[in-house]
This record gives sequence, C-alpha cells and structure tokens, in this order.
Amino acid sequence: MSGGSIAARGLSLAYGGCSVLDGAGLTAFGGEVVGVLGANGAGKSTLLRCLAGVQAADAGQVVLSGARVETLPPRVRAQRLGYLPQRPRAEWALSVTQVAALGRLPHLPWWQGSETARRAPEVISALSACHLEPFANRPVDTLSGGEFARAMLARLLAGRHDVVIADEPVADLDPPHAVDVMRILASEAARGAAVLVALHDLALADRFCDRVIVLAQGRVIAQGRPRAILEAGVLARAYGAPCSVARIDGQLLARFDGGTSAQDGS
Ligand SMILES: Nc1ncnc2c1ncn2[C@@H]1O[C@H](COP(=O)(O)OP(=O)(O)OP(=O)(O)O)[C@@H](O)[C@H]1O
Repeated sequence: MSGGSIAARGLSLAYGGCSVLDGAGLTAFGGEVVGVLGANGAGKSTLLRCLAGVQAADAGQVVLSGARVETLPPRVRAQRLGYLPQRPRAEWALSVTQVAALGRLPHLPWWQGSETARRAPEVISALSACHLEPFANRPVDTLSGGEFARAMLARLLAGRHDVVIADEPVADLDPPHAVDVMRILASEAARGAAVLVALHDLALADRFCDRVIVLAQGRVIAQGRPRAILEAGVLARAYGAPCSVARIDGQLLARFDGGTSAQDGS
C-alpha cells in the first residue's frame, strides 16, 4: 500500500462574516473510504476544496501525507492528490480518452505529451473500470450526464493518487452505476489510497464507507463507523428533520419526516 493520508485541523472559513467552516477537522488514512455527509449547505464541498488545496481556509491546516499542502509544488500535489469537484466541467470538446489521459499528465515528463498519456495502462484501465470503452472516441460534450460523470471519474482514477477526494461522484448516476463507482472507490482504498467521498446516499455510505464524518453548519458533529453513526439522533441533527432508521436485510433505510428516503443502490 502507498500509505497516503490527509488531515485537516481546525479549518475555518467565512464568506462576508457568515461562517461556512467552523473549526472542522478530519483525517483519512491510506486504505480507507471515508464518507463526508451532511445537509445541503453544511460545508462538505467547501471542506473538500480546502483539503484539495483549491481553496484557502481563513484558519487551520491541511496536511497531505505528512506535508503541509501549501508547501508542496503544484506538480507534486497533483501527483499525490486527485480531486473530483461536485460539478466538473469540460472546457473543450475533448474525447473521453483525452479527458481520462489528463489524469496522467502530472506523472509524465514535459517532453512526453498527451499522446503518451492516452496510451498509458492507467488510462486504459480507468476507462474500462468506468465502462467507457464504447465512448472512448466520443467528444465529452456529447455524453449524457452520467456518462460525463464517469469520464471525469476515469480522469481521477488515471492519476493513481495516494489521496482521492470525490465530491458527490454518484449524484448523476443510475443505481447500478452508483454502486460500481463506490466499488471503484473501495478498490482505490484497497490499493492503498486514502479516499474521501461526499455523499447524500446514506445506504451507499453505510455499505461502502469504512468511516463517516457528519458535518452540520461547518462543524463535524459525529464521526466513526457507519453502523455507529448512521442512527436516528445523529441524522435528525444533521439534516434538521425527524428521522427513523431501520436496517432491512442489512440495507440502511433512513426515513425522514415528510417523505421516505429509501436509499437506493444496495
Ligand atoms: N462563494 C460563496 N459565497 C458565499 N457563500 C458561499 C460561497 N460558496 C459557498 N457558500 C455557502 O457556503 C455554504 C456551504 O456550501 P457547500 O457548497 O460547502 O455546502 P455542501 O455541504 O457541499 O452542500 P450541498 O450538499 O448542497 O452540495 C452554503 O451555505 C453556501 O451557500
């Protein structure tokens, strides 16, 4: 195992005096999938952006495999840490293979261009893992929402990072593809990566995460093994709604007042 890790300590951030992160901290070690949960606006994406080094916090530290993230040269950081934002965009109509190959560029010397990256075994296996072979030559701006999300995941996987951060990677996916993506993230952890994933699907979090971290109003209100944390009291606090929790045939069912969120995908 590569043994990457990422830790945040005391991250705070405010927009115009309005606190978004309030002393948030977490650690993810190589070999584990850590789910980041919380209501809309709880601060999940902001926390993950700070961890990825694409946004600076007002206070606090991020340590990537033992080094303060801001001290790492951008290329080294890009080699060690892969980040999939919540709503990734493609600015050009590159093919799916070209997009996946972008994930290899930090690992290649400057004189080897995108042609080398496109042929890299990491790119080919990432396309295969994301079931993208039929789309390999398609411009990404012709893909459906879920196909596009998988192409962006392939770019992330092609980087073979020590730390993988994915912000709601299953949001656009049908249930079987959502399960596939969680299995892929679990296999990233199995090869030694520390995986952090923001999720709204509580059943997938319960099934695939080794630990979960629950955010509310920019603070970590609970963390631990899913079976211990995903219970009615914590979820009601996190989502601000009465909640009951059952496990039927091992699958988590979280029912919120006003509707049932029969979490899909198991
Ligand atoms: N640039 C900004 N200016 C002002 N407020 C912002 C800005 N970016 C984020 N926020 C606010 O910060 C809070 C946290 O946003 P964030 O995107 O981190 O939440 P989230 O937990 O990822 O939510 P969701 O589940 O809806 O994706 C929200 O209330 C959001 O409106």
